[in-house]
Amino acid sequence: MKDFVARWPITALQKGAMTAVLELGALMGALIAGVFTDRYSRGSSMFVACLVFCIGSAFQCGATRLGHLFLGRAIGGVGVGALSMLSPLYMAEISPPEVRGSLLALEQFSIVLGVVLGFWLGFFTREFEGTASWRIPLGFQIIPGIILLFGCLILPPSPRLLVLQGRIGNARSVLAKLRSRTQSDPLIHLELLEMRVEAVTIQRTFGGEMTSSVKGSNIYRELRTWGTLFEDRYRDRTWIGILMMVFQQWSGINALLYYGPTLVGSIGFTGDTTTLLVSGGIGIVQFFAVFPTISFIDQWGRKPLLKGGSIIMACSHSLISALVLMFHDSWSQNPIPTWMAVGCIYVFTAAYGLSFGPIGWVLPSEVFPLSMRSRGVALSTASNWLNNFLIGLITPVAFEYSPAGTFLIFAAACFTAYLWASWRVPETANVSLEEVDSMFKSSAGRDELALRRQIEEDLGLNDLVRSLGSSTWS
Ligand SMILES: O[C@H]1[C@H](O)[C@@H](O)[C@H](O)[C@@H](O)[C@H]1O
Repeated sequence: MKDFVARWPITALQKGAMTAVLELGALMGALIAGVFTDRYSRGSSMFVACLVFCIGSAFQCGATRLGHLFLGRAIGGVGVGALSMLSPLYMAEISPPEVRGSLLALEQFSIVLGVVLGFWLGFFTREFEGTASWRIPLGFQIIPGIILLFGCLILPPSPRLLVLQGRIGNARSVLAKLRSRTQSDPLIHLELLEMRVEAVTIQRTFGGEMTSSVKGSNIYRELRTWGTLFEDRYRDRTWIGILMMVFQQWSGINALLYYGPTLVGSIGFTGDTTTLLVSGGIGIVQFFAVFPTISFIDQWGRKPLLKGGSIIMACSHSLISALVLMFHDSWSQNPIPTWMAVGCIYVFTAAYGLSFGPIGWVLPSEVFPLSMRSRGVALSTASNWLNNFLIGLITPVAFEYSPAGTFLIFAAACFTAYLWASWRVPETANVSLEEVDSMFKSSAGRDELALRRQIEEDLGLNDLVRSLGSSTWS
């Protein structure tokens, strides 16, 4: 990328700002999508987000001034942020409970595939002559953007959103298609009734206030809706969404991805190619680690993965920190500790890639009830981007001050994540989104629970469950 450096000799501050505009744009994108997606469909929201992303990418690829790059990254960031909130939300709403974890973990698969492709494309084009060395990697991102743009046109709508909008007939036919069953199938009837119970509970509890966002609302009502996330009945889940992403980011994964070359440089590796290869390996390890999670998350459950992952991550960081303390000025004479440190980085990455990486995208989409799901997921995604931004800002400074201390901070964060996963996270594997809702019933929600039971009775859910039960046994 000699051309890039010669054309735009940017300062460290400008470099930081270039990273930050994307993350802050993404933060905005996630929150904006949280407001609009209930009002329109999930598919059209994704279509618009994709369009914004493609415009941003075109600005970056065709940049003739530094300003174009900044603008392109800010616009592209808004699209990325919106998509990173809309995709897991949509997938959670269309998936059957038995495979929901696997389907949601595909989000992580796509992210790390992008990380790996982006890294290696940049690596191989970096010696190209002229602007091709940076225009090719920047332009390449438009390809998946365009594929998704057209894909959005054929996405089936979310049956849960249709129910919330009162379009029961449409919801039934979409659900039947998604499950490859007929509309008269009793299982379709059952799933649809559960969704209707949820929607009617929302309407009776909030008197149309919540669902008004579907039809149009003013700023005051919008703010009240966001505020509801912090009321007694939803506070626990809101914190799960926010903290899930706090811990994902403070595990230190992006410190390794962004500053990998500096980090491995500090443990004795020299030469551009070596440091780049080691840090490129981090993406590859993350990529392969997601496969076991995709295959087994619904069998193993979310909690054991989070607990096991966080303990391994905490141990790896602690060991690196100790090695850095002991050998920081004698790496070259001590090849074994040097390789141990590299091994720890990879062990950390594998543990992260099995646990907090994918589950960060799974859990927040599962814990919120229909009325709060879009705002809840938006808030958790915004927490991801905000903490991502903070890590980018703090790591180089902390690292310059004390490399061992930096790893110790990440170790402490991972250990706290272990305690959190053990005591505060519910197991959501293999239960329907509506059942997850009832796991969170606090004393404040007791009246709501009674109301829900009444609605289940009124809509005939209990009769249907009884008749399905007796036909199974007879
Ligand atoms: O789950 C993803 C993934 O692990 C990425 O590699 C990381 O850059 C993101 O910040 C994170 O949210």
